[in-house]
Amino acid sequence: MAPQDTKSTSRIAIVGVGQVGGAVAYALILGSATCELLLVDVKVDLRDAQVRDLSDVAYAAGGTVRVRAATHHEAGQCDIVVITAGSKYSLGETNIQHMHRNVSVIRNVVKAMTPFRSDAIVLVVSNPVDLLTSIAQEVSGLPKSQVFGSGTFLESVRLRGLLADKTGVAVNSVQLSVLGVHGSSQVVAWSSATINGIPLHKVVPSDGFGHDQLAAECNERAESIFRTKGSTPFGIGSVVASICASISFDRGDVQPISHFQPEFGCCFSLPVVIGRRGIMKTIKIPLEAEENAAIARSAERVKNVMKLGS
Ligand SMILES: NC(=O)c1ccc[n+]([C@@H]2O[C@H](COP(=O)([O-])OP(=O)(O)OC[C@H]3O[C@@H](n4cnc5c(N)ncnc54)[C@H](O)[C@@H]3O)[C@@H](O)[C@H]2O)c1
Repeated sequence: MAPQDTKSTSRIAIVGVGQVGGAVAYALILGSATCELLLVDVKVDLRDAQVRDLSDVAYAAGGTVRVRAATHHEAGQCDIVVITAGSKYSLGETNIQHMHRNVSVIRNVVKAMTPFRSDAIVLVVSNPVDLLTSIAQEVSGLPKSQVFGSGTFLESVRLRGLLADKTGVAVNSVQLSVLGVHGSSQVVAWSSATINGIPLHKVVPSDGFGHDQLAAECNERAESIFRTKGSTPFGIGSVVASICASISFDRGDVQPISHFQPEFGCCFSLPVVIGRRGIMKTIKIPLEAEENAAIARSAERVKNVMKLGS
């Protein structure tokens, strides 16, 4: 599909300006992907401190981006709304308790922004990202193509980087995606991996490295960052800024993003074309039967959790 509009999007809101929201703002300012950046947080002192700190970034970058504090309602009137509001694990809290807390945060955040501008794009980053994206679609009342999640884009970028290092090629010559439900059940689409269009197994001898070993190394990287810093702000910040640029400049980039899958009734990541109107279309990539089955199993789990929560 040809890009519709090459005009830059002018207003982006970030809701939840903790570690991840702050890093998203930083990457957006340096990438000049917006003219005005609106910051929203229930912690007003934190929000205002982020406005001052990030305004300095904007001045240093040439002063083309204006950063200001805003309400949830104002955020809903922007071109793009990035949701990074959430809560970290509390000591002694179970996964289920933490998930319920974040489900309640996303419901409140999205409700407070309604009614949205009819062409607003909502990008969910908070975890569990696929479940929260499905809920944001429901609560926002916007078309499903305008509400999506960062999904497995960061994991795909990380794995492409590791593979590039192992094979000695540039990272942008590697085509490889992590698909399905973000987290422990995500699926690496090894069968469709290529180096500049040449199937991976033809470039790298099968005894070169193990797929499982590389995927495990990738997970361990993420966990070691999380163990030490409590978050992975720079990686996700860059990925979110890149999605915003794809939307703002109507680029038609193809990346694995969490979006609605009609066949399953919930959101998870498959490659899509991203443009000014959001998700333009899903790109069907040929996968092996076992890869498809693993994606279907993980989607079933998201659907069951959604049923419990409704
Ligand atoms: N999808 C990914 O790949 C990915 C990667 C990293 C982090 N994350 C997720 O991003 C989220 C944020 O992580 P963080 O490390 O920045 O946490 P953080 O605690 O540093 O920041 C979260 C912020 O959200 C704010 N907030 C809470 N409720 C709000 C509301 N109703 N309205 C506005 N703001 C609200 C909090 O006050 C806080 O400042 C988490 O859910 C985390 O799991 C996702």
